Amino acid sequence: MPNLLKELKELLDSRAFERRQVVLSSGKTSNYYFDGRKVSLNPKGAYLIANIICDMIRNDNVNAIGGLTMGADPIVGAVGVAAFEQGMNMSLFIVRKEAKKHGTMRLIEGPALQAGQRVVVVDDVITTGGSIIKAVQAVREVGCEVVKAIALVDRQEGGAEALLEMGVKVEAIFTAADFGL
Ligand SMILES: O=P(O)(O)OC[C@H]1O[C@H](OP(=O)(O)OP(=O)(O)O)[C@H](O)[C@@H]1O
Ligand SMILES: O=C(O)c1cc(=O)[nH]c(=O)[nH]1
Repeated sequence: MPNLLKELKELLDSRAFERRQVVLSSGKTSNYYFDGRKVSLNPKGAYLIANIICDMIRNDNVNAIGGLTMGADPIVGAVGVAAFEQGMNMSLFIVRKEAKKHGTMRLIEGPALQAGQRVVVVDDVITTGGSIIKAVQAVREVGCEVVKAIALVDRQEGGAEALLEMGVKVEAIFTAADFGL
């Protein structure tokens, strides 16, 4: 395993996983929780995530990268900085859970996406895929093409299959099985 991946795996393993009973956003219960923010909001974690994702999208001709708030927020910001540093020209966006009810009334924040743009959707974790699906629907609504979705961890609970049914391939950096879950 390349060095960046190895370092990210160690960081996730030591900081992001909690072995306890939890209720997930789908309402299902689980005996573990992956708190991606513990690593995406850690400077070294953000650096590793950003550079790994840049490698994963380098040849995809991507115009924009973004995702549903708030799992995606720190990932999107970090990827934007790394992409800029590496001369990759792309726009960033964050999809709100609901359109803003005053001011701009926007659902998608950031420089306006254009119809025909090629976008990548990111999230920290995928369980049912519901969060990534919301982001995919929002960007498709404005005419963008979703090239793929990237998650730090795929819990392998049907999300990737649900996305594939919508024509979106999920590339997970790690799966739950990589952590013995
Ligand atoms: O594949 P899914 O079933 O959608 O589950 C994964 C989502 O759950 C978490 O977000 P959460 O819903 O807890 O919201 P938050 O990011 O605003 O905390 C996580 O950040 C993912 O976005
Ligand atoms: O399904 C979820 O809500 C979920 C699972 C998980 O491990 N981590 C997380 O942030 N959300």
